[in-house]
Amino acid sequence: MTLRPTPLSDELYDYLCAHGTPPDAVQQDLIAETATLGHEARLQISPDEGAFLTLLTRLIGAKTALEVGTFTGYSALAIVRGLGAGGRLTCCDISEEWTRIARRHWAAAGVADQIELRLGPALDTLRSMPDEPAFDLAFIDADYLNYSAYWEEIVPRVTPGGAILVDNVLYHARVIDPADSADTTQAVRELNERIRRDDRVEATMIAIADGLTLARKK
Ligand SMILES: C[S@@+](CC[C@H](N)C(=O)[O-])C[C@H]1O[C@@H](n2cnc3c(N)ncnc32)[C@H](O)[C@@H]1O
Repeated sequence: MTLRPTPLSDELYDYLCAHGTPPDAVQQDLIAETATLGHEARLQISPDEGAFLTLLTRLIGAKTALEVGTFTGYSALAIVRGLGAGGRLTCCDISEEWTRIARRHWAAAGVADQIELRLGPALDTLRSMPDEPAFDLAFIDADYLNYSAYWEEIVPRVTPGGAILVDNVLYHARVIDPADSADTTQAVRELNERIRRDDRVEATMIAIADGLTLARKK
């Protein structure tokens, strides 16, 4: 039988987190402030996923990146750290309130001048950008109903050899529940199928957090 991922108990997950690079002081402050938002705090990516984003960004030598879905700025901070000095990150979000928190923490981390925040519906922002490869890495983590539309706008804007990451592709296992016909579930399924058939990329789904697709543009 094919080897299955090792199931993660709470203890094993804590062990996993304890054996990677931990969040630094600014990231810890950001996690703490985001936690005060209550239920909404669950929107933030996990520290292990953040560390993965930083490492991947650095490993592929990305200098320019794009994020759709910024919230309070944790994933953006992870990506910009991987870009290093001189790297540029464009962030798309619709919420002035949540991104105000992001801006403060980016300033504390000394990376505010590397990040351009574009407020407004991300689809409009993406469509306003030149239709040419400008980003070495893109991360999609926003409203599910637009996932496929984001994908189609982003693929042409990523450089050959660049990476496209999509968060929550397992959607808390709802993607395999035949009784689940919610719009959002169907939207995630539709993007997963689209990526599977898309010969502009090679891709794999990684069992991190709620599932992360990693695609490399050919
Ligand atoms: C899951 S959160 C992103 C979490 C973030 N990546 C992090 O690590 O903290 C999703 C974000 O998408 C934003 N969003 C939702 N619909 C949007 C839209 N149509 N255009 C732009 N942003 C949108 C929300 O405001 C929210 O901040």
